Amino acid sequence: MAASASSTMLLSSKSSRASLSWKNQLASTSAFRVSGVTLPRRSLRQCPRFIVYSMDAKPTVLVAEKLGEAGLKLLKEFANVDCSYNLSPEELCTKISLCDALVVRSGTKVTREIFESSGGRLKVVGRAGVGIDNVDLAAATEHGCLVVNAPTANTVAAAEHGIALLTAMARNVAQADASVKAGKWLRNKYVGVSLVGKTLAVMGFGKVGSEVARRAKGLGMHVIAHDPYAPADRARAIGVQLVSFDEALASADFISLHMPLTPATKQILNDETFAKMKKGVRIVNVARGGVIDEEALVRALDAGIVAQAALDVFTVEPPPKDSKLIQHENVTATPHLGASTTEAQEGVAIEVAEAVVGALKGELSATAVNAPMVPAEVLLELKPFVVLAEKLGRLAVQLVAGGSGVKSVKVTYGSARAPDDLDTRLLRAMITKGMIEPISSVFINLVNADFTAKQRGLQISEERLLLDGSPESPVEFIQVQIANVESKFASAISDSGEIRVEGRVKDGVPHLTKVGSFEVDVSLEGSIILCSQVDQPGMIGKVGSVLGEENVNVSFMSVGRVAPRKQAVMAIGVDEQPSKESLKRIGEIPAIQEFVYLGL
Ligand SMILES: NC(=O)c1ccc[n+]([C@@H]2O[C@H](COP(=O)([O-])OP(=O)(O)OC[C@H]3O[C@@H](n4cnc5c(N)ncnc54)[C@H](O)[C@@H]3O)[C@@H](O)[C@H]2O)c1
Ligand SMILES: O=C(O)[C@H](O)COP(=O)(O)O
Repeated sequence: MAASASSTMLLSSKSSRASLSWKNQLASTSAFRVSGVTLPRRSLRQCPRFIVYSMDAKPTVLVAEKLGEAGLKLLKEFANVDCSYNLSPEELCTKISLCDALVVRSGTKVTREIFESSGGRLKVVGRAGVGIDNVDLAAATEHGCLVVNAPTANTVAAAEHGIALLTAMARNVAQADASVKAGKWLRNKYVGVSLVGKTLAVMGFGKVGSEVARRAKGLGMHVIAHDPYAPADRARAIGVQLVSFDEALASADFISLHMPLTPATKQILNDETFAKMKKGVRIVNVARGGVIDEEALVRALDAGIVAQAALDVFTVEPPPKDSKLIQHENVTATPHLGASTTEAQEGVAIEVAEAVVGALKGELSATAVNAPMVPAEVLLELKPFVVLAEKLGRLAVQLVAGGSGVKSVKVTYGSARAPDDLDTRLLRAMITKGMIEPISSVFINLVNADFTAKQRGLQISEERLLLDGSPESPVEFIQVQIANVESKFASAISDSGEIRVEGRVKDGVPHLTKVGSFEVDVSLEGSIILCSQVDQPGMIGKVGSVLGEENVNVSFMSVGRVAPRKQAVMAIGVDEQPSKESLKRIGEIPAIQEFVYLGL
């Protein structure tokens, strides 16, 4: 089994890469990079089909918004980088079919049309920042495209900007500055309010929210927070009390917004919720414009419910020039500058570039937004089982008689590991891949496996069988059962009526160890012929000689039987695909009751 020292897989090589087919690379190159590790050519046939770039053919990354130099440098070391800013949606759709990755900030809408236009080539979208509300995540997932972001590098910058807006608003800095520049000297007009002793409600106690809270405490404010998902002890640790949404609204002198824009937070500040606030409340928003109903905010400002607002983000960016909100004298506005410090932009660029390059190499990203993260060490251990899982899925689906739709699949993992010590998402994804890819044109990876299964009405249930013994190996066996279908090989139907195949990893190599109720043992390499017959002498020789006549190499043979001279299943591993004529001749051997040829 080809092993990688780093985390891996994710990207299927079945995608069409306009300039580079992975099979062509195989033919013309002697070494490859898979998951960041250089492998000799022969290793590849043992690798699951992940994205593979030959070392002399680079992927292409489109950088659609300005990115820090350090990030660009990292990208250029691995890929051809096309920096094209201010593309229209149409231009972006045209370019994207030639790109393996796209890097954006918040100014580019990565829509469903973009994924559709990519023709399957786009494998990674890198968001150089936190908010991914400008990326159609559902469409990305459906197209098997990984989305990664840079969730940490601009946290401090955003928090500092929040504090800058808070203090500037309280002391009318922006308005006073404009009036001085207009030749006025209005000392009485711009009397501010003090922060010390005032209550600040931080809405969204995540990375930015908690940094804002920490800084506001330093300014002598009483800080409370509302976040349905934040652990109370994290808040307590910095002296912040978590409260309900209504309590936060009712008791705050200042409200600072730090939640993501989601269907649940969209316009969470609206006429109804403004009415619950203290009269004269002041609001800061460095999160997303869409969390405020901006027309309702204008009404609340006019009514004096909200005394002032300081806004870095808007529902539409840039907002219309004649926006009543922007023009309001009690509003301070900045053009989405939260992340815009030199330091944050360099950090974000490096963070996203590393994630994009890692993803292009086939590594799982720690900042994946739409895929589970599998730690490198877990992945290394699971690798042979990943191959086994895909092959069992592939075998099981080929045993289904044409016309019987596969709907219900049960996977059983026999393991001596404690139940919470085995992450099966990767294995499930590979079984799905094995089952769906042979019968469709869809390519499956960890990003879209569950989605695709659901879309096709395929229900995959999983069961853990806790085995005695040493938990050295993560999995002892994997069993795949397909219920409520006919089989083209009746002996593959188990006593309980499902198609059943079971396999194990032996010396790093996946083996088929059970078909229906018959124990067999055949290495899952090349292809397999299954025959059923009444156990009798000479059967192996008869089938072997038909194959031998055609120079088809037999790699393994194994017979599983109920009892000597009773019903048996013979599993034959072959390196080459036998001709139809040979298969017909095998079927005509008098003792053979049924047989099936299964490609792997
Ligand atoms: N203005 C800027 O330039 C700028 C810069 C960085 C981040 N941001 C934005 O700030 C926001 C926060 O970023 P972050 O890095 O702190 O993200 P984060 O994921 O670390 O924190 C968000 C928090 O919001 C909480 N949350 C979710 N739904 C909520 C709800 N209904 N009510 C209250 N809390 C809820 C989450 O539990 C989480 O703790 C995001 O919208 C991000 O896009 C803006
Ligand atoms: O979500 C974020 O990271 C911020 O809003 C920053 O967005 P930007 O990258 O467009 O500045």
